[in-house]
This record gives sequence, structure tokens and C-alpha cells, in this order.
Amino acid sequence: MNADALNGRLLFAIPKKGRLHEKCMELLAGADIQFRRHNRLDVALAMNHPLALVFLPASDIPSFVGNGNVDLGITGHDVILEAAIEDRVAEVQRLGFGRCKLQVQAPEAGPIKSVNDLAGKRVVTSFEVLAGAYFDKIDASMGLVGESKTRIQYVGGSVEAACSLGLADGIVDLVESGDTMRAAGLHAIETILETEAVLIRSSTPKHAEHTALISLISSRIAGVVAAGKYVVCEYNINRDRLPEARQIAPGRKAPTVSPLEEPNWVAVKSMVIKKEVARVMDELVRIGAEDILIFNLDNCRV
Ligand SMILES: Nc1ncnc2c1ncn2[C@@H]1O[C@H](COP(=O)(O)OP(=O)(O)OP(=O)(O)O)[C@@H](O)[C@H]1O
Ligand SMILES: O=P(O)(O)OC[C@H]1O[C@H](OP(=O)(O)OP(=O)(O)O)[C@H](O)[C@@H]1O
Repeated sequence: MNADALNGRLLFAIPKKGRLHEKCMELLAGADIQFRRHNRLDVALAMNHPLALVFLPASDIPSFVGNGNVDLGITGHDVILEAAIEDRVAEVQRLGFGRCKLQVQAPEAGPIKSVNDLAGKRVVTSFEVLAGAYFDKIDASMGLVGESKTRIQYVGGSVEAACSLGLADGIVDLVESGDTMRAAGLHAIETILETEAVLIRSSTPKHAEHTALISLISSRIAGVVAAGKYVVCEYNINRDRLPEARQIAPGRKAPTVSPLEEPNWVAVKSMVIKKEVARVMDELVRIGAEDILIFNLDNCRV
């Protein structure tokens, strides 16, 4: 693609593959950013905004955004900390996917039961900055210096195999369900960090003219994220029980209450956090609510 084609466009970096890619594609569709990505091209021009998507490895996105080569980006919070570039990127919003933990893990069957047991030994990881900083503190607290300090070795992937291959006494890696570590015979001994995908922009943007488009895109993305987080709960209830119903499902500002063609009965509508909906319905039933209906949201602005 000709570099002139990008002139004046907001550049938005998206993970080109891996765990975050599909969810990012869903976000772009929900935010109505339309584009056609040609085979093997890592830059795609949006058809309905002065914007271009740049598909990059998740781990390169913090430095591209921090150095102002692109204006906006999505990557993991862990990746930003690992790039040690937090001062040059501003977190616009958390995105509610790509949630996992960076953990210290060691063989289930072995003698290592705590991080202190692992201090001074061999640790393999793809997160050498975060693991290094973490074990520096542990080493210092145990008085380990020079040759006796924990040895951190970088590998690019399949970190979980390092212990059984005899390369490491423990590892530092991402864990979501725990299936990978269990299958490798490892168990968690400490959590260093909890992470999720984040939308970031440069703290020192080179193109001030993009400010309005950045807030439009951020607001659309926030709407898609909120639509995944909330459902609409609608039910009928006797007006006398409204104060209790409001306590159970207060909504974001207040519930919408409409009269029913039944004396002293009302229909109530409120937004409820998806993860809490079963408990909310149980409690509404307990106070006499009837005909409780739950609606998923396609999109919203809240
Ligand atoms: N199991 C997981 N569950 C949820 N999120 C994860 C998981 N593993 C990784 N992530 C998130 O996705 C980010 C990218 O991880 P992923 O393994 O896809 O990257 P990658 O190693 O760069 O991908 P690839 O090797 O395919 O290029 C991580 O930094 C983390 O924020
Ligand atoms: O706890 P779990 O749900 O099993 O997920 C954890 C696994 O996911 C990530 O790797 P990924 O599968 O993305 O592949 P990678 O090793 O190539 O990065 C991570 O590095 C773990 O290996």
C-alpha cells in the first residue's frame, strides 16, 4: 500500500493473531468500523472513517502507540507493563476480555511450594521484565545477591514445558482456566498480576486533529463493551413492593416504571449486570415479581 494512502488517517493497532484477535474483530464490527483486509496485508483502510487499521503482534503494540507511530491500540495490560512503557501510553478503557493472570507456577509433585522456595533457582518465562522485577524483590528480601540470585531465562512460547524439559525449577506465565498448567503437572504458587485487554492511546499524540475521532471511536467501543456486560431485566410487580425491587435491581440511574392495566401493578425495566442476573431474578421472585424477562443488548451508550 502506498504510504500516501495513510495520510491524515487515524492509525489504530489491532493484534494480528492470538488470543485477542477475534474479540477485537467483534469490537470493530460493533463500533461499525468497516474495512476490507486484503490477503497478507497488515494495513486496512476503513471505508466509513478517516482511519486505518494496522495489524501487529500484540507485544509490539505498546511501543508503536507509545512512540506515536500509531494513535490508538488494543493489547493486554500485561503486555504494556512488560514493555515498560506505561508512562508513554494512556489507558482509555478496559475492555472486559483477555482476562487472565500472570502467575508463578512450579511442578505439583516437586518440593517448591512458595516463591521463597523458588528464589535463587531457575525461572523460565516470556515475561522477563515483569518476572525479573518480581524476583528482584524476592531476592532482596531474602538477601540473595550476585550469582545466588534467581536466574530468569526468556523463551518465546510453550513456557509450561520448561520444567518437564529440565530447563527450569519454576515458570512465570499467563493462566486463564488453568488447563494448560494442570496438563503440564504445574500448580500456582503466586499471582503477580491480573490482566485484561485495554484500549490505549499515546500520552503525547503527534496528531491533535484526531482527538474528535478518538473520542468517537472510544465512545462506540465503550457502548459495545457495556452491551456485553449488562442485560435488561423487565418484570411486573405490585406497586407496594417497588421500594424493595429498587433495592434489588436499582438500574444505572433508576428503574423505568410504567403503569399496567391492572390496579396497583406496574411494569419495571432496569439494566442489570449480566453476571448477577440469576441472583437478581431469585430475589425478585421472592418479593412477588412476575413475568420476569431478560433481554440481551446488541449495543448501547450508557
Ligand atoms: N489464556 C488466555 N486467556 C485470556 N487472555 C489471554 C490468554 N493468554 C493470553 N492472553 C492475553 O492475550 C495477550 C496475547 O496473548 P497471545 O498468547 O495471544 O499472544 P502472542 O503470544 O503474541 O500470540 P501469538 O504467539 O499467537 O502471536 C496476552 O498478553 C494476554 O493479555
Ligand atoms: O489457563 P489456560 O486457559 O489453559 O490458558 C493459558 C495458556 O494460554 C496462553 O497461551 P496460548 O494458548 O495463547 O498460546 P501460546 O503458548 O502460544 O502463547 C498462555 O501462555 C498459557 O499457555
